[in-house]
Amino acid sequence: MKEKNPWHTPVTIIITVIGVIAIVALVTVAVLQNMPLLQKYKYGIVLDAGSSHTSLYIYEWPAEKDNNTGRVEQKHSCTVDGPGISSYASAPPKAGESLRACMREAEEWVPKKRHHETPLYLGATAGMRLLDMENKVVSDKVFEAVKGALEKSPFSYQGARLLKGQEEGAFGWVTVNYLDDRLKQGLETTGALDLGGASTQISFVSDNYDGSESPSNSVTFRLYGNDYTLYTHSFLCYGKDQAQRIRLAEHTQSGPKIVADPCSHPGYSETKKYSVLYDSPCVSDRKPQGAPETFDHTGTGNFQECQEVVKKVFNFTKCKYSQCSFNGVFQPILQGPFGAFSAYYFVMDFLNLTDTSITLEDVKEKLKLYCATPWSQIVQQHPKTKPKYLAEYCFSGTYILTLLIDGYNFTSVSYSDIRFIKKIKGSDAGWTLGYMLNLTNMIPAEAPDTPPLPYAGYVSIVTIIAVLIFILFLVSVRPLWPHCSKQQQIV
Ligand SMILES: Nc1ccn([C@@H]2O[C@H](COP(=O)(O)OP(=O)(O)OP(=O)(O)O)[C@@H](O)[C@H]2O)c(=O)n1
Ligand SMILES: [Ca+2]
Repeated sequence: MKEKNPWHTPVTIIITVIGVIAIVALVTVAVLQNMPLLQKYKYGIVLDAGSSHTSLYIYEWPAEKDNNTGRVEQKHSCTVDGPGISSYASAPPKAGESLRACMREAEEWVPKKRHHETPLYLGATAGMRLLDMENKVVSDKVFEAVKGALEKSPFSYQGARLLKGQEEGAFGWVTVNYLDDRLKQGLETTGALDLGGASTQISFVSDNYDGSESPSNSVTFRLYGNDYTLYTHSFLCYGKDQAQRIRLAEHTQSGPKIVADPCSHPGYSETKKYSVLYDSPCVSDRKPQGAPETFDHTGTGNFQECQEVVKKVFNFTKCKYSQCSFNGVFQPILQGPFGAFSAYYFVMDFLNLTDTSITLEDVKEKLKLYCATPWSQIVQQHPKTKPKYLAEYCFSGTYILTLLIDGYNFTSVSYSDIRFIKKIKGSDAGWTLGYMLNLTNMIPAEAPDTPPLPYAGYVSIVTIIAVLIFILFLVSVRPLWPHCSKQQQIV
């Protein structure tokens, strides 16, 4: 007679079915209870009102991971048409109107149901700092105009304000190190070099700097359980547009009709107004008396001579500290690596010089050839580049090298510690992300408690334990199985 399979008895089948249902229920409850709500995102918007232009950045992060590093990402950016808000001094309402198109774009990029809870910030930098120095009443009017425009948006408007140079430098450093995941892991940090149109910032941590010498240059942070003493300085008027003005002011002290400029290409010639050149607090006190209305700005394209005139923009004579960069400003010993962004990147990228493994000698040689190239050839080779930018890359490249080497004391060796960067993991390098992380308290002072197990490990362990419990249960009820009781009867 065929022996009946002991597993096919009603009792074992019922026990097995209940056991399997119990395991599935247990694992499902455990998984669902702990599953991250992956689909939900939060958003934040920051407007960078720079001296030359305004950009809007939209950031996105998973809703339940506010405190985790490396999770906030740039979702979209929008460049505002027209100049920076400080250029609307004569018509402040237009500064507000200029933001409208990018604000509309933001409304489309951020899901509608998140609009009201999305914080919106505007930070203005050196252009507004200069306007504020020049005419506080007008700069207040420009701020009122942009505030009016932002308050009308559906987002949660959190204010429009002038950033201090220190904040601009420090938040740029936070951005770079957050995106590189260096803060949470407590790794050696990267210094930040930011070159704008009206100011330039240098920020880095140096083992030799404890903040006691020149305290106004130090910013302290406690991030993810690590203490940082950051050195930072912002040089107002040393952004590349204002530095260009200072340099041309040197050339035009006698009020000449023709300026032969070694930093412009041979064959370049443009008529410029004295009143426009001197319309900035960086140079206004030097305006030559009795100068004609205009001058002809012509080029000679001589890199060595350009270097000499650019050097005159910096003052290296006085230093009351143990060491200085320039203009009597304290700077500790450089400690790399460094990320150089904004105009550092635009210019070096245009000149094909972002590779810092090229020796400084070769960089200078390439720049020498570039500056000597006739203007007509430059225009022909770059039909799509704005002539205003194009006319200045010889000066800008020379200025960048002089600022780094003579200004900040980079050497032919430490030059290779610099990386010219635009984006890190898809997010633009700049102060805006660090500013938002700070204002939304997204970087905790102490390291967040991390679960002892990764999520996949947790699920596996719950499943294995549930299966083991079930097997133990089956073994413990074995005497009740029909074939077992039969065997006992036979014996
Ligand atoms: N493709 C580009 C884009 C910009 N620029 C130059 O880069 C500078 C602007 O740099 P940016 O970092 O955008 O300056 P802002 O933020 O506007 O100025 P600041 O930070 O000083 O307020 C300007 O001189 C502009 O002419 C350039 O040479 N090439
Ligand atoms: Ca800037």
